[in-house]
Amino acid sequence: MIELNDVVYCRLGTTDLAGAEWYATNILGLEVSDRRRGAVYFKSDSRAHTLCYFEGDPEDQATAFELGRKEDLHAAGAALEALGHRVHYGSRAECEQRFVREFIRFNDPTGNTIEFVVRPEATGQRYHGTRDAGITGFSHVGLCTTDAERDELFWTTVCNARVSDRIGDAPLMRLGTIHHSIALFPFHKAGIQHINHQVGGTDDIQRSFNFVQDNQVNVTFGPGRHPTSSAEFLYFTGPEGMTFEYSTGVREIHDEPLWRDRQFHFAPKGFCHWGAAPRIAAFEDGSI
Ligand SMILES: CC(C)c1ccc(C(=O)O)c(O)c1O
Ligand SMILES: [Fe+2]
Repeated sequence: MIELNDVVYCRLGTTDLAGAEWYATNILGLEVSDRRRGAVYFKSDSRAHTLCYFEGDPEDQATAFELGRKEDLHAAGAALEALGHRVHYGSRAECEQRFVREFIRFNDPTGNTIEFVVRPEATGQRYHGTRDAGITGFSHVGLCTTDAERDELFWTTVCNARVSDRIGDAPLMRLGTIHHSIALFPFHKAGIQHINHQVGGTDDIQRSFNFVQDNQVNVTFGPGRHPTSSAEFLYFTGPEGMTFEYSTGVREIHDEPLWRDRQFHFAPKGFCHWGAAPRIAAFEDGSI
């Protein structure tokens, strides 16, 4: 069993690095932590970075998860290879690009690029956003899945993810006590479906709802409240069509052995307690 501690960063290719930086700082509210050849790194909490935009193909996206020790990483690589995954072992330069000691890269069963890393760099410095979005940290990622049952099996049997709830067949899976670090979202191809940052409270959600609209940013869902995690949320569109989510008040699961995953409708009422209707591509293009 591959023991994942947490989701640690996303890497997104972009054809407009300057535009992506402008958006990440002025709209999303992240802080630039570093700039290196063809890449800009962003902080959202005390970690060295939780998002990287790099010059490249917007379809080139990766999500990283932290493992405990390098021995665990090597065992994970061997286990994935034994299951037929092609595993790339990161070079020193690639590790430096990611602020990690070691990492491996492979594709999950849908084809999402996944990195398993050890010792991602932390900083002693708190996060200080360019605008006051109220961000408290990077929290979870939505990954597209072409077969939710198959991919749930991968994350819960090859890795240590546990299903907190399901919307239709799509599981919300936790790695620690936070309700979910990985949300699978049915779609016809691989990709990051959304990137979530937690914010401090309702005021931040409502303030950002007005702020993003005033700045001609497309709101795709919300404000609303997820029946699953109980979090209040707002989804909006970023560079190259990426969906970003702010949420606040996400449920924590501390009664681990007692928690039973619950089943919700794959319909607007399963996604929002308040009746907001999603305007998210995956709902609209008939792919689900
Ligand atoms: C995958 C979607 C839209 C989703 C559903 C539920 C929650 C939650 O319970 O917090 C999310 O964060 C989601 O992104
Ligand atoms: Fe989410």
